[in-house]
Amino acid sequence: TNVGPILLSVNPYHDIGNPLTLSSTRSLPLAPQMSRVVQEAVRQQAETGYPQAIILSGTSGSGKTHCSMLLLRQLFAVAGGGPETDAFKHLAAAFTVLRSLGSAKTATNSESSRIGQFIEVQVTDGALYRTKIHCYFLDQTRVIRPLANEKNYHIFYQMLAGLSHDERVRLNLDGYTPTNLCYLQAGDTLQDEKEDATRFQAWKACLGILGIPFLDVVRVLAAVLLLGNVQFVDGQGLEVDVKGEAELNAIAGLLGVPAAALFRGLTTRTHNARGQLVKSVCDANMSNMTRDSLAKALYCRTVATIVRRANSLKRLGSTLGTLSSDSNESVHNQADMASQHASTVGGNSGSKSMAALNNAVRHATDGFIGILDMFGFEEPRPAQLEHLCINLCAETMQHFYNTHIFKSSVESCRDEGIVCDTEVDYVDNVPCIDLISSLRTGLLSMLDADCAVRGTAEGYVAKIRVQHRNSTRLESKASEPHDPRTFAIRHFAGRVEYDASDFLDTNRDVVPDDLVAVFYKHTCNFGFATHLFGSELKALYAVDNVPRGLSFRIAPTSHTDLLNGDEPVSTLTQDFHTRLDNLLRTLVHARPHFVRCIRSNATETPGSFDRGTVVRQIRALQVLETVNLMASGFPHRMRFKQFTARYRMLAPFRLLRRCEEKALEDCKLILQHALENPPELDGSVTLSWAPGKRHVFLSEGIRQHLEKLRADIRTRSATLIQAAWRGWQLRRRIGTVKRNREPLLATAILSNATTNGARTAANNAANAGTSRPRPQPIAGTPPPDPNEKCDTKIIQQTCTLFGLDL
Ligand SMILES: Nc1ncnc2c1ncn2[C@@H]1O[C@H](COP(=O)(O)OP(=O)(O)OP(=O)(O)O)[C@@H](O)[C@H]1O
Repeated sequence: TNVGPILLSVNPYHDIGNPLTLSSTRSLPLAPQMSRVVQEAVRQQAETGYPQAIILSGTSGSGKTHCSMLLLRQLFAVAGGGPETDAFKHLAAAFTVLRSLGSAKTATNSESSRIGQFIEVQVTDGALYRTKIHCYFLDQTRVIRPLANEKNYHIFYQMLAGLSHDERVRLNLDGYTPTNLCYLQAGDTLQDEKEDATRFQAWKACLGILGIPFLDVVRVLAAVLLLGNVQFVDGQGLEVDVKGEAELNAIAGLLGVPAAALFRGLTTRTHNARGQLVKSVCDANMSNMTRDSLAKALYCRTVATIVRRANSLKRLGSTLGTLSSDSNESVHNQADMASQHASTVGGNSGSKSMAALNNAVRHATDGFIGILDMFGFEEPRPAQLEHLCINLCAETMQHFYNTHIFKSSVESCRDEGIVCDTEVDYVDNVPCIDLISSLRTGLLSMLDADCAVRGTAEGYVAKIRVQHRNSTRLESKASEPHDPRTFAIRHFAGRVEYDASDFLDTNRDVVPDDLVAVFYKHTCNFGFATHLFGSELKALYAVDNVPRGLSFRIAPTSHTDLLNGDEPVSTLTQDFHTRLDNLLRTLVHARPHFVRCIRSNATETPGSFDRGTVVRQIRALQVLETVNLMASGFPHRMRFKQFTARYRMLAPFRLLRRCEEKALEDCKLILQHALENPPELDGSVTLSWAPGKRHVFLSEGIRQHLEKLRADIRTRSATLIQAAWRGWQLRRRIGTVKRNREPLLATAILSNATTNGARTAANNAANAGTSRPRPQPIAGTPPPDPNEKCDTKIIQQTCTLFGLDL
């Protein structure tokens, strides 16, 4: 249902456990409200050229991914030529591949997406031009330690069920099951082997569609699984002993590196002591941690590589060809860079290339329609650092909504002296965002500070308690029984208790250069593995001393960040925060369309509507506050000029002043005419409006009424224009034919044309009432070449054929 322009979507769990992909949504019905969201975004983008963002929010399991897939499918139907196009098939394959790699069973959702996604669809002249997936991968700890009642990433179970016997032997996985692989056995080991095997075959086929070598990816995944079974224990001498030597050898074989080099990489560390390089042997604990960071690095770098490949595949006829392959970068940044470059080129000689560049920039930034499916609020037990980031993301999205819907409305009414009977009373979550992410004293900054001085979990929790003793969001009292490593935060959607035991290690997020160096092409004969550490290896081997005591991030770092060969200074949370900021920067330039998702029960039961669960979410999402605002507040405002430009057809043309100084009077006139026959309204919905200093303020009721009147008049006018044009055209044709003295033919044409004309006009009249004609499927088609010459002969022939004036 809708609350004004905001869509509320309740997940009925009818499709539970569906391996949701773009292709699997083909047969699913689409609610008309959903398709309206897409049509509205496409329409606004076409009319204004302004970027549009469809923002899905709600707790984990509320159906955000489900909705985003349906919306994307609809977007393809409206602007991309439907599901039979290559672009759709390509994107569907990318989603299938990423779904297996990026979703896992959690306590609340058996298909929870652990990768946040922003799908950026470039639309040019009403047609889909290019799609780009931006992924936000956070949940790295799951690769090595899923929580007890949760699971590791789906792909591991699917792989174990779906590999053929030969493949298992080649990958050294023969005899392994979720119960004897350490990285899987920590979580729930139950699996539906048949279903997993089927999904694996689909996944394999989709990798092929994307042109990604299957064997390369499964070699890395098998190595990750086997890494868990390699245990380092303190030995007799200086060196650590290894339990699971067979696995270590198998991993070395899979990754194409010598086993001895891999062992050294995992168990030794180079330090830089004031310019002197010193080697030391790690203890068992540190070696095990290095092993875990290798597993995480291999996994998240494989995901990043697949996303890059999926994004960088050249679309048919694309004029820009392949844009940056870095999934972190938006085409807008690239366009910015291009325009900056353009502005520095200068000079006359550059004008031609400037024009070409500007043209390219125009097509790259013509406007996008983005679908944002970020992480939903979660309250697992115990919650870890990744969950804190996930919940920060949920808080940020909630803040974005509050700002757009409530805050801007309240502030602009105040600024322009508008008195509104309805008090907009909403809960601002800025204190919670500040608590977590403020620059110096936020929990994340304090964590970075503790990481730098190698602090402890207890010390960190004690410090944040002191620093934020007056915070209403951080619970100062420790939980019972008292644990000095836990703390609780009151989020907008509920209280979450965090266990800080692993916060510092997770946040450091590093692999030592001793280990990265093992994958250099001289020692590694597996190109894909070398590629996974490509930027780091390039930076490392730019200088002679290798290894030299550097640390690299587990997550891939862009080449430019490593150009100077220094180790990156950021941490997991800093990196996430920066990316979240960049995303917000993109979003604030776009026109948002909100979809608020709600789960109908907490147990994933089909068709069960649990009042308590729903009410809790309705309160958290401030749905009632939104309803109040929409029913009787002023949620919309338009500049006078903008208002008259949009609704001027509602007042008699001759009465309008049509000049800037009299714009307010024109607005009043239009509204006066629009309210001559007011619609019947339910309950507390009002048709109120108020003139401000620069804007006219509108209630949702009157906005809908104005839009309806406008659509009616435009439809009527379009029909009239079409009818007049066709009549005129036919009269001309008859005149030409008569002059050519072919009375018989003329009669035939007349009768034919009259019936055809009438039929077409009737069809158009019927269509005009529903929607504009659908743009042709030209996904990937380049914009027309301005230098292309038209064929005058064909034009002459066409004119003669249709009796048109040349
Ligand atoms: N409208 C719907 N009709 C039928 N089933 C649905 C619908 N929406 C969601 N589901 C099912 O509910 C489950 C949870 O949905 P989904 O994974 O989309 O939630 P989510 O909000 O994206 O969760 P998370 O934030 O954890 O990724 C899935 O199994 C999905 O197939």
